[in-house]
Amino acid sequence: MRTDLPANSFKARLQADNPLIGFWLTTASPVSTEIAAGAGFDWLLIDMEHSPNDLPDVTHHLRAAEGGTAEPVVRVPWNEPVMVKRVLDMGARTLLFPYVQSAEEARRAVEATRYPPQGIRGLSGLTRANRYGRVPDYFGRAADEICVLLQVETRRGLDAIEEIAAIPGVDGLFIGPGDLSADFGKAGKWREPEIWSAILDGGRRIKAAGKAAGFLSPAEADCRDVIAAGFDFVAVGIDAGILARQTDALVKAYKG
Ligand SMILES: O=C(O)C(=O)C[C@H](O)[C@@H](O)CO
Repeated sequence: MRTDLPANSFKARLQADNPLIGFWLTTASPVSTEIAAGAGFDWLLIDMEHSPNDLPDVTHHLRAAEGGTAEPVVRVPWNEPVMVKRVLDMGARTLLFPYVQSAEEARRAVEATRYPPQGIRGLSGLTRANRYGRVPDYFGRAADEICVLLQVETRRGLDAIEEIAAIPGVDGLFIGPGDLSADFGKAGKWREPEIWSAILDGGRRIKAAGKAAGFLSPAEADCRDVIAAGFDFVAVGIDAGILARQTDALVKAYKG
């Protein structure tokens, strides 16, 4: 019988010297998750915001990632406490919240992950998270292993980095380049000088505020640049993108 509550080594290593290298999963396939889990990544992003994953799917992904090297990071569809509670009950410990723009929104995200009196997470003693009641004192220990990551992906969010980072319980801020570029009126063009310098400046300010800075890009040059700038957790590829580009290339190779 398993009664342990494994330490969240991703959270423990978030601000270590070496960046944590991640992989973004959007194909909603537990097979892809299982394959990526064996590759050696530090974290895997399981996406509920833009991918066809609902709660049962997330449970399959979490099971598929077990035994691998990577912490599953679940991006919830929105900063909304009911889904957060349900995802945590299924055993996710590291959550990424999209579109956070203010300290108040950051506070609400953290509160959704904490039991009263620190927060509003509803209590069930029989969930996958507490091994169906087998983890001693789960309610007292859960917060130690829960990691809260917030996406800042608008100019308003970037302006509020210091206030957002100051909220207790926030572990890291992730800059979403796609939405940020859209907010600048240049969707998808985050290497434009004005946007790219806002991203690098955002990372510097996140770290100066004592929190971990995260990023995602399918482009190696982007990832290498943010790693050189000191970002702490960087997703360096997306399963759907790899499948699409590689199948395009195969067809081109054989059919011209
Ligand atoms: O704004 C971004 O960039 C992100 O939030 C990441 C995207 O949502 C991701 O799905 C890659 O397209």
